Amino acid sequence: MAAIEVNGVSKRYGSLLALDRVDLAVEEGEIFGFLGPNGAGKSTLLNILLDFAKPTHGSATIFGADCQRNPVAAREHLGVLPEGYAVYDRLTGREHIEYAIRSKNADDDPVEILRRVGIREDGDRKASDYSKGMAQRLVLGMALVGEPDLLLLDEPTSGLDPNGAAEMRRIIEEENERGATIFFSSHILEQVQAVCDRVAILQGGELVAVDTIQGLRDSLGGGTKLIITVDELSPAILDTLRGTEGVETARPAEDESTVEVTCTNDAKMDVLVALHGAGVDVVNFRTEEASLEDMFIEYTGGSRQ
Ligand SMILES: Nc1ncnc2c1ncn2[C@@H]1O[C@H](COP(=O)(O)OP(=O)(O)OP(=O)(O)O)[C@@H](O)[C@H]1O
Repeated sequence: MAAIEVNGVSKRYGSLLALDRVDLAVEEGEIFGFLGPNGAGKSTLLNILLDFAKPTHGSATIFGADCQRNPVAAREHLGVLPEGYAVYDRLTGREHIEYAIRSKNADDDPVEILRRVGIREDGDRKASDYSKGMAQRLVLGMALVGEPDLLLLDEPTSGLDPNGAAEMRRIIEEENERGATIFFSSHILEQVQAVCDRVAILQGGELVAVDTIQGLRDSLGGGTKLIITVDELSPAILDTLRGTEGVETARPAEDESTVEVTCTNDAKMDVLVALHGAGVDVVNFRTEEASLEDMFIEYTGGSRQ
């Protein structure tokens, strides 16, 4: 049975179509990344799965339970780190975890959960005194209680320091190893690339890609990235590159005279020939596999994350 099944879901807010006939199946045991530029509709879909919002058309299920008609059954499978989480000012971190254990009828050890999310030493402090990252770790700890079948995480690393982000990745992998399915939205594409089995890219409410990272690369004709340093980079050279067959994107790197070109595997030589034809001296060049970030830019037409 699919962990998440979304069937023809549209969501309209007045004249704005936030989701447009989205179909998506996340299989049990997957680590699935849900990506898209700001305003693409990611939180809207997560809110529908949590029954915080109703679809205008279509339906969604979690392990077969309809998210709108049977939200209690759908929620039984879930651990959630929502976007706008809040902590109770008067409770300590430990009391939050104990509350989650009671309400899920679970038997976890609260200290062990606090340890896993890296706030064991702060467990007896009031959550109102926590930093943003500590509060986020606490809410993640509450999501882990009761070994949920599916973790829904909205931007799980957004408030975390680099150590916290690495710990988050470890927790996602540990949870997946014990059998949990993980569905998370993120703008930190390096982490998504490192941990996800498959990703979906949403843009303007429509799904534009659903695949493994290698599958995305293959659909882009091999997805190669050329990093080329020239004697002098100008807008005209970028235009020449963008007009070369097989080139998908050409954008200046941080260093002023370097350009990063994503293209199909067999267009590499054509790129160098086009530069030569335009009278450009190539000082240096190397190739890399296109990263998820490169492909994201390509699929979303250069939209900001
Ligand atoms: N309650 C609402 N009422 C009206 N419009 C809304 C509401 N919630 C979301 N929207 C609109 O729906 C669109 C999708 O928003 P959503 O929050 O789902 O995007 P997102 O992909 O999660 O973006 P981000 O990456 O910035 O968090 C946006 O245009 C947003 O303004």
